[in-house]
Amino acid sequence: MSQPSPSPSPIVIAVPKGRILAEALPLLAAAGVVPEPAFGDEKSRALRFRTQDPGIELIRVRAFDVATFVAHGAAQLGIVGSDVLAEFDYAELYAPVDLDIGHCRLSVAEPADLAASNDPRGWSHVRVATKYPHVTAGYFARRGVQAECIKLNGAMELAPTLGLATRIVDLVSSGRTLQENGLVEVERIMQVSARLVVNRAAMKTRAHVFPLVEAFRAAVDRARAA
Ligand SMILES: Nc1ncnc2c1ncn2[C@@H]1O[C@H](COP(=O)(O)OP(=O)(O)OP(=O)(O)O)[C@@H](O)[C@H]1O
Ligand SMILES: O=P(O)(O)OC[C@H]1O[C@H](OP(=O)(O)OP(=O)(O)O)[C@H](O)[C@@H]1O
Repeated sequence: MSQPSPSPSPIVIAVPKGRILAEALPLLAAAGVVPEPAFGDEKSRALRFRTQDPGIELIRVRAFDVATFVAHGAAQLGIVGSDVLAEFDYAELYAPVDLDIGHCRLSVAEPADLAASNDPRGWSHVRVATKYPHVTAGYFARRGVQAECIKLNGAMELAPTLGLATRIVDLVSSGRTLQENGLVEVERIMQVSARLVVNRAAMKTRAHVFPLVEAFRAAVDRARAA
């Protein structure tokens, strides 16, 4: 007698904790992915969550790690900022949908007094504190400027006043963080928004991945039209 075939392992969607999570929750719901309540509770220490669909699970990871989980196939889909995609440039990731959330920009900033007396066109070498050394080095190299990058994981704004670096490359949204730390934005490197990312192999081999991508695409279109 033949055994019933085992049910396939659930599709795993990686979602960043932190500021994108709040904007991602309504989008997930609109795409038909309704997580158990603990998922939206930042105080919960759980990392893996069920949804109303036994075939879909969510994991909550650091923003930079979303790309790593999906690129290695540990998660099949993920939500991640285009800043992170630009920094890692994983060939295994396909980013089919701009989710129109997590809008900000990646910019070069420096102390206000330096900006008043210094012209960026005269730069030949810069020392920059950033969480994005790859994007930063590439941006400056394209205009013939050598960038010495000091990798930090947060609080970049402290670097110029403490002499760690002359400038920073960081995300800017309202500009409040720069302003409160005596810095001004001098150049914009890229506009950023969150993207749906998919593991390329999973897109071909897992039947439920494509319908999920289409559900997210439709949810974004409805949100834009509203
Ligand atoms: N000020 C902002 N406005 C809008 N989106 C932002 C802003 N800052 C960051 N983001 C987006 O949210 C993502 C996560 O940023 P966030 O600052 O929450 O990460 P983090 O807290 O530094 O991450 P980690 O979990 O590694 O500490 C970024 O990759 C970017 O795409
Ligand atoms: O222009 P603003 O609206 O002030 O936003 C910019 C800030 O937002 C991000 O940090 P976040 O607050 O996410 O925390 P982090 O410092 O832990 O990365 C970024 O790194 C800036 O510090």
